Amino acid sequence: MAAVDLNAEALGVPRKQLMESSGNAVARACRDLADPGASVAVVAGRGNNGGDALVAARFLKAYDVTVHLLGRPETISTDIARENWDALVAAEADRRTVTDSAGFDLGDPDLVVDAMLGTGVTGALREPEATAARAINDSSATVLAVDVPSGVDADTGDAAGLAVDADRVVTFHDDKPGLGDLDCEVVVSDIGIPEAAELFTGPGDLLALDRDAQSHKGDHGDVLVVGGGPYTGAPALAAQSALRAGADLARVACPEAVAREVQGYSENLIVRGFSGDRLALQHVPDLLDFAADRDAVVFGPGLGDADESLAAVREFLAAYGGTAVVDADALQVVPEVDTEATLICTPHQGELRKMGGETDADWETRRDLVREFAADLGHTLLVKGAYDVVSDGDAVRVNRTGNPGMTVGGTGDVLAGAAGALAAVLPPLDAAAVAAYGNGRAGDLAAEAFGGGLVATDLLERLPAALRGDEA
Ligand SMILES: NC(=O)C1=CN([C@@H]2O[C@H](COP(=O)(O)OP(=O)(O)OC[C@H]3O[C@@H](n4cnc5c(N)ncnc54)[C@H](O)[C@@H]3O)[C@@H](O)[C@H]2O)[C@@H](O)CC1
Ligand SMILES: [K+]
Repeated sequence: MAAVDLNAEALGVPRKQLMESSGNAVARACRDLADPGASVAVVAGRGNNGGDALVAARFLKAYDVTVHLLGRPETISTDIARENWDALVAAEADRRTVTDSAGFDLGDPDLVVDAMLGTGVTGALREPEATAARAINDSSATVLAVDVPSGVDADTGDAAGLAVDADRVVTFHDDKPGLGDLDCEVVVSDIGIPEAAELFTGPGDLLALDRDAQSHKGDHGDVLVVGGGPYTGAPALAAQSALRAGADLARVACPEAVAREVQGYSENLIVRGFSGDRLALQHVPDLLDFAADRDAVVFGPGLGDADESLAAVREFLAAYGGTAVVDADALQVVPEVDTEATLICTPHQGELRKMGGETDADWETRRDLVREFAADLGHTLLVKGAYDVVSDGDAVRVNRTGNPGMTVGGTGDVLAGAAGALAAVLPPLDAAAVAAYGNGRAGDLAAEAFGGGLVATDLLERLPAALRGDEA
């Protein structure tokens, strides 16, 4: 929900506007449950759950409303909730602030709006929320809970002890998994979050990358790039991109004939050569051994399309059970391989057709075609284009970052490497979506500096800022 929220904000629908819609929906539910003139006690906590109800109070002119704020106004935890409290103060609305549990008096209302805690609840109810919850449960009033009954975990439906016993819940945007098992009526209200906030990648998707402060070396991915032969820059770009996208270690397995050259691109890479000047069947057993200890493998950059190299990719994938990003010439073997591996395939439209997939000039048609083809393949697809389409055969995401300057060579290798790093820490669909978003943003940042003259290494430098969400 936080991710969708940020994406909505980036689409021009800020959180405060959503709160106004939530409050409006709460007021509608109140009108449904009580006749005009009825007494309504709005019990508001200090977070946005409370904020929703503070808005609702403004919409309930025909009722006798008393607002109980649990805590001092200075402790309201968000600006938008505080602004809505200030609006009630300015309007001289009937209100009380409850600074300790002894000061809480619910009175004898016809309807209670429980807006103490929503999705922000952690642990058992503290004071004065616990006292207020007991008073609400003891009263004979009808109880309307905002988003989720206070004390209940919206994801699991469980409560760590005491929780409000609601008659009805008005929740927002989408059903919450934990509400299904509750013994009360649940109404889902649309609050105007654009569908695009879930379809298009946006800054909210970057929240998935937040790191645990306690993390150790290796927690963020040990990535192996298998490629090189006819080209040496491609595997080096992909591996460096994996590091820039947050991987802890990036290794390259490439033919001995080009290993020195690949190492020469960066001292940050761990390069291992195999005999000869291109990948072949004889290398597969060693590669499988080496790959087994890695979190993700990126297959393809600079590999070329020699028959023996493609045969090796086929044999590798047939025996491999881990996570792999498949790019460039290696893509063509995917449809014919029976593998246990989790694959993220990153074709451009031409490579997609070569794999047997269909494409279309209209992105909405393309979205549906990509979803169907991903379902057929049983793998995640990231089909590159002005609008990148990502699907695991079920969900679909579309990425709109990037610019025409990125048609330069090497940007695909950067994307594949980033996808490899992200696949080490995120589910495949999210990894592909965030990689596409970050790569495109890095390209947009590079275009600011270099326009149509940008090159792939410019993206490498800007990938960390892009994945941090820095403004272009
Ligand atoms: N897209 C969204 O996510 C939207 C969310 N909205 C509302 O925002 C709510 C989430 O808001 P917040 O994230 O501010 O969180 P909440 O308002 O649910 O709770 C946060 C507050 O509760 C306190 N708290 C946490 N656990 C407690 C406990 N056990 N005992 C006592 N106090 C406790 C925290 O210190 C904090 O002040 C949703 O439930 C919903 O009602 C709406 O405004 C509309 C849009
Ligand atoms: K609530």
